[in-house]
Amino acid sequence: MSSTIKRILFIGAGRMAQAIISGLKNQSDFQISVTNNGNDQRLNYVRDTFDVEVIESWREEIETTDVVVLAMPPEVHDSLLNELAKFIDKHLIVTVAAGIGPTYLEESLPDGTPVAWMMPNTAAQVGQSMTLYTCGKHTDSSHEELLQKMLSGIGSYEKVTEEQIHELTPITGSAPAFIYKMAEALVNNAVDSGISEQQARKLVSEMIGGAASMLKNGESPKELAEQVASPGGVTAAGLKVFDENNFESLINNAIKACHQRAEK
Ligand SMILES: NC(=O)C1=CN([C@@H]2O[C@H](COP(=O)(O)OP(=O)(O)OC[C@H]3O[C@@H](n4cnc5c(N)ncnc54)[C@H](OP(=O)(O)O)[C@@H]3O)[C@@H](O)[C@H]2O)C=CC1
Ligand SMILES: O=C(O)[C@@H]1CCC=N1
Repeated sequence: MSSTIKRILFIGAGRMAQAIISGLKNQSDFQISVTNNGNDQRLNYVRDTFDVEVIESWREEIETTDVVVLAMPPEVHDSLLNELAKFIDKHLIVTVAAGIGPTYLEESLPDGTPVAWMMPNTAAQVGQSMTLYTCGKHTDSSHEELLQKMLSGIGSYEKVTEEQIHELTPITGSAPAFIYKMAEALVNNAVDSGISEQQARKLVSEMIGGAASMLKNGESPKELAEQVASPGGVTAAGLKVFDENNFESLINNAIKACHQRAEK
């Protein structure tokens, strides 16, 4: 991979594509084009919001593209890859889809095609995705550097194995939704106390941000929870309800359900 400005073609223009494009759009290293499955309204929204080029079909730009990012549902990869395979010539093919690792991509694309799998989350939109990635058999250091440059534009990243991305997709990809569910319940409770929705969201988001900073500081979640729960105090009473209702097994079951869905 030689020239400095790389052309990235997104196939898929939905929530994840938009979150990534939003994180990348200020980077002058990339020229972004986007296509989708025919939803013109969505494509126009993407063009107007992110100031990127949109095209009706990926075929229009495949020859001049360096990187193809597949940001579409796992189920449609098979047919798209079959079609894409006919046009592949040194492109780096990256998918963000749950359950679609390099092994799957390599089986569907011409031998020697460089492929990678990234598992971001929607915080890419604000440059704070925790993204996992792994590379296929035919990537070299220039592919990986390019991938890392993209990933640093949307937050932090960690290289793990293909098997680990399968295992960890619920933790970094899906669990933001678990946190938002908890936030929703806390906001609703806060509003019930008479403050405005806006105040409630500020309280909850600052509280979650503070808790995240404490976690980043190095102490374990267990230690941090113990610091909050004064002996015999109000938090301990709340945590007892968590224990009585098997909070940890609820989370384990949710993660298991994510895995079962990804395997389908
Ligand atoms: N949402 C998230 O938090 C995360 C999602 N992912 C992965 O990202 C991928 C997309 O998810 P998400 O953005 O949430 O989904 P969305 O439903 O928001 O977007 C899906 C996009 O894929 C397009 N699409 C569907 N079929 C085709 C096709 N045959 N050819 C071209 N484009 C197609 C749709 O086109 P159209 O606009 O025309 O409808 C749409 O733009 C999934 O594989 C998911 O596993 C990974 C990590 C996190
Ligand atoms: O819900 C999904 O399928 C995607 C994958 C991880 C997060 N969102």
